[in-house]
Amino acid sequence: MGGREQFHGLGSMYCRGAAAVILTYDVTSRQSLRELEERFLTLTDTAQPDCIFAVVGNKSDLTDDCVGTDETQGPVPASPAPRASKQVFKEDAINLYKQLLKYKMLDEKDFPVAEKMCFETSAKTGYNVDLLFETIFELVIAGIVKKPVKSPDTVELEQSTDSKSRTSPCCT
Ligand SMILES: Nc1nc2c(ncn2[C@@H]2O[C@H](COP(=O)(O)OP(=O)(O)OP(=O)(O)O)[C@@H](O)[C@H]2O)c(=O)[nH]1
Repeated sequence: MGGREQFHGLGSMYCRGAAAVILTYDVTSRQSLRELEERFLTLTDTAQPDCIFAVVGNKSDLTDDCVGTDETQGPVPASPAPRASKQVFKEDAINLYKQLLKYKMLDEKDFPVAEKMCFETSAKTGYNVDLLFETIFELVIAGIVKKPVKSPDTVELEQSTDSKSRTSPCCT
């Protein structure tokens, strides 16, 4: 989700009808996580009710502990970029994810566990980027497969009764 000042007004548009939302902060900036909490939770109001959420800490290549293994890509080399201290930890992201589900009044047990949906990535080195998108795609596709297919010929009886009652005052 875009964090820049000039895009603030467009926030709810990003999420309208979304099947998945990726909330991104910068692991070297506590403020970036705070902004997600303060401004972005409400923007998810326009997403689909069964929307999948991921909380992503980007720029992990800038921190001292970024050298590790990527589940899909193997060892990740250290970046030559200057080191920065890590200001946001995985537990902070997990708390934000839980807070988001609470805000949306969603039951944690109907959604993937927070640990699965919080990632640390580097757009620069590609660290965990594939894993993030593969995880989201799998969950979104599984959700689509689970949804009952509605035939276009189906007439919803409840809906037609409702629309009849709505039109009746003009037919007296
Ligand atoms: N080292 C590093 N730099 C990154 C990474 N992702 C983005 N950047 C750099 O961060 C700056 C901002 O990136 P943008 O893509 O404009 O993202 P933004 O949402 O505007 O991010 P911020 O300005 O950091 O709030 C650019 O200079 C990018 O090159 C990353 O994973 N690692």
